[in-house]
Amino acid sequence: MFMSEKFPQEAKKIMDERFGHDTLLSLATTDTDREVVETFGLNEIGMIKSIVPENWEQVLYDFYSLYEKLHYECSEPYEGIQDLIVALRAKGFILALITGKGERSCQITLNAFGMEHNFDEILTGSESENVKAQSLKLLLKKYDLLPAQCVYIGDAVSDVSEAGKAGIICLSALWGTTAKAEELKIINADYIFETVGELRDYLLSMPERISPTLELEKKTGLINPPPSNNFRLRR
Ligand SMILES: O=C(O)COP(=O)(O)O
Repeated sequence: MFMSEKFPQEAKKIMDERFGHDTLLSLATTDTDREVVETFGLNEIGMIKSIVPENWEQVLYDFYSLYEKLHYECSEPYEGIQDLIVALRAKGFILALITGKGERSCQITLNAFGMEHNFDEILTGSESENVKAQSLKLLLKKYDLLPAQCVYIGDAVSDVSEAGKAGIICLSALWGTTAKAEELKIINADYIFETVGELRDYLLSMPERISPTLELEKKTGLINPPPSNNFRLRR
């Protein structure tokens, strides 16, 4: 939702040099956008295991090194996202990053953009299944919140169903390069956002009742949310 990603051509070249013809052939038969998208929801360990089952440890090792090295050419935050995060924090929202990414790739990306301190919570993905609904439920419990006090923002069709399992509204971001806009417009018609600006207007005009920190303050008299370091949940 918050960054664009392209598979870097340079990475393909390095994989070829590193693995030789056989591995490249196996990648060539599976490395399509469709197949990669079908593995979304799993972290990079699960994705790589499903695409290159026989050689996944080596591929994972190289993936991390390439991901870090070539990060500058494959991702950047969408325009307006970092400003929006600052504005939401200023308004007192608790911000949680719930991603299908694994802990390590998530950290590489956040560090690359200087965003490692932007979130109160960071919950990463599992290699075997989509655990976003479980992550949302954990947060509801931890912060003693009702689903109606939260929103989830995602660009995938599965984000709508995962948020739904936790009883939480999913705001669908259509600007992502992999967003299936037509499908999202059908299954989540009331919560479609074509641009970061539209999402910003919606979030910043949300009534107080859906602003979790303000609710917490009212209930408990807390001025600040609980310190994030003690609460960081990781799988
Ligand atoms: O971009 C990814 O690698 C994972 O996508 P997500 O953060 O929406 O789960």
